[in-house]
Amino acid sequence: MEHLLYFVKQLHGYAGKILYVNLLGMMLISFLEGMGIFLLLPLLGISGIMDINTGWSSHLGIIELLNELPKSVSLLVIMGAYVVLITGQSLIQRNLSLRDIKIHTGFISHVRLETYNALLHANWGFFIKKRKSDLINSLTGELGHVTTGSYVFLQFMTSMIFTLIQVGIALWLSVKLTLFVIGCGLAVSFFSRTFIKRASKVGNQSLEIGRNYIGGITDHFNGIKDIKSNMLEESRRNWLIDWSKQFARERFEAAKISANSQLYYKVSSSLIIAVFIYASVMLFHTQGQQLMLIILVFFRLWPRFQGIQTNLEQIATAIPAFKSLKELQNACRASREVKEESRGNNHVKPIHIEEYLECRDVSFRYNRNEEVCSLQDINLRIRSNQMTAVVGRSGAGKSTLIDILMGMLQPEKGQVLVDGVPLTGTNLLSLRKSISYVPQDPFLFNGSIRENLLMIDPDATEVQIWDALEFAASAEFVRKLPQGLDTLIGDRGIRLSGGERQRLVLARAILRKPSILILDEATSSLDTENEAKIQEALDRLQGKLTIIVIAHRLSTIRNADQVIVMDQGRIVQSGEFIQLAREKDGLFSTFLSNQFADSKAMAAT
Ligand SMILES: Nc1ncnc2c1ncn2[C@@H]1O[C@H](COP(=O)(O)OP(=O)(O)OP(=O)(O)O)[C@@H](O)[C@H]1O
Repeated sequence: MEHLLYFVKQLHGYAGKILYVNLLGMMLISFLEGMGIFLLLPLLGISGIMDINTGWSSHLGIIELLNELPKSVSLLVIMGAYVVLITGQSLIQRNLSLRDIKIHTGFISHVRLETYNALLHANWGFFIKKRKSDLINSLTGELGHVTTGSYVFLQFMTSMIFTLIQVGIALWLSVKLTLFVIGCGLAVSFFSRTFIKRASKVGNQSLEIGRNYIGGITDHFNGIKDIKSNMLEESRRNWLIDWSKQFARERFEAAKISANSQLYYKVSSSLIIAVFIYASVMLFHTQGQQLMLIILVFFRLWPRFQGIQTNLEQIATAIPAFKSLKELQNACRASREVKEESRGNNHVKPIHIEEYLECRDVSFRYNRNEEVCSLQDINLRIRSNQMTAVVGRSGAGKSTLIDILMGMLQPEKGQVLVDGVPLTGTNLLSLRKSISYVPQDPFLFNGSIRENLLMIDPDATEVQIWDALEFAASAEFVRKLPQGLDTLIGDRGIRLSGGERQRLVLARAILRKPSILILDEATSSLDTENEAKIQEALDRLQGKLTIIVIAHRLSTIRNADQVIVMDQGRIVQSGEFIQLAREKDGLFSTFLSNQFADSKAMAAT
């Protein structure tokens, strides 16, 4: 309930006064509906179905007034009033429905944007702990349930208001009978609590099943090449068959709860109505027309009671989604990269490192329950406008070190400092703004080459774009493409080769005019010719910007000012290339001899 109230509060905060206007409108509709019922009273009298000139109804002013008019005129008055009432009610209803839709869609956009915003500002540590497909599911399926849930809540409020007004009218007609029916209604609701509990349980299952589906389908498309090449189609098909069975069971369970609840409600309603009419006639000796009116009122009221019950079940089904979305928002806020409210990234100015970027006694673990650290007691200085290379075996901690240096991950112990100032809040974003990072597995958006490049700098000129492409040894292949810069490169750039993708991402990184360029195995997919071109370009940049390179091929870091050798999360050697090459007992020397042996073997074949 607490989670529902959270979103209802948000709905209130979002819609403000409009929500009250809508609630007032709903009351007006209920009131007009009640008035419509009253019109039946004189109609029944005029048509001769019952005598309205005796008993309590004769004291109603409107009846007295109508009695004084000729029958044809009073009939016209009643029918005219009826048409006016229904027209007025329908106009208000139409207006309210449109307003409802506006509130509803606006509110959902608001929740979607808020969740997305929270996700955008969450730190990298948050994302590496989460399953990507769960996040996708939150922004699609769960958000859909929250949408329906909040809409149903609006309907629930309408039903409650309508019911209260109708109960008020019924109380005016007969206190005893109305209290009797309300008592019965409460008893029915009390015994139907079990349906709400079961609906909530099904809601949890449905959430889990939805997550599993998105998770499985995302895995499928991420790994489609492996699935096809390893002929895993059958196992994936079996996965979907199992999932479909689970889904069918869950849907059936949900439908069963709803059908059982309706059955229970209808049977108990008929019982109550039977007992009620019997009691009215035999025990309370209610007058004919009053009884007729009460019956009319309650025939309109009971479906509302049932509607309320259905609404409560639907809300209970949606509550796990409310809870999950709220927890996601809270988790994002707790992992917010910069604690203070950011006005967006555009106002952040890039930092200029005067002397060095430093790691002081840094240790880091991905999982605090594990004993082994991915980084252990790292002390390191990266000098401004110099080239630093990081080498080490796979799993040594090179990428983790880069993530720490970029402020993507926060050290568990120790500090990262920029010119002696600890990396926190605002200077973190400034540092990030001055970095261009080319990862191992470069990412391109589904769009044209031009769109992918302009994403980083929308104001870049044609000349700047081609300069960046030249730098990254990609101008030639882009020129050869039929549509040149406007060539569509497909999902994640699938229509390009691995090497072409790497070069484009490098061009994009350069277009940003960074003061720090970080390359994480950024030339690993390149042939020797293109790698040599990029090497030359990097050599030309040396001394003009700070370059950090993770490299397996040691030939590419010959000109580095400093080489850091990592092993099992620690820095085991550091110094100039030549100096390290001379330390015969060092790990770097082993790497060099291994690579030398490899290249000799290659040359021999
Ligand atoms: N997201 C993660 N969750 C848990 N452990 C991780 C995660 N990423 C890396 N690790 C662990 O941290 C250690 C260092 O990994 P890292 O990716 O930094 O190594 P690396 O030197 O960059 O390796 P490679 O050259 O293969 O990319 C490894 O033991 C790895 O298993």
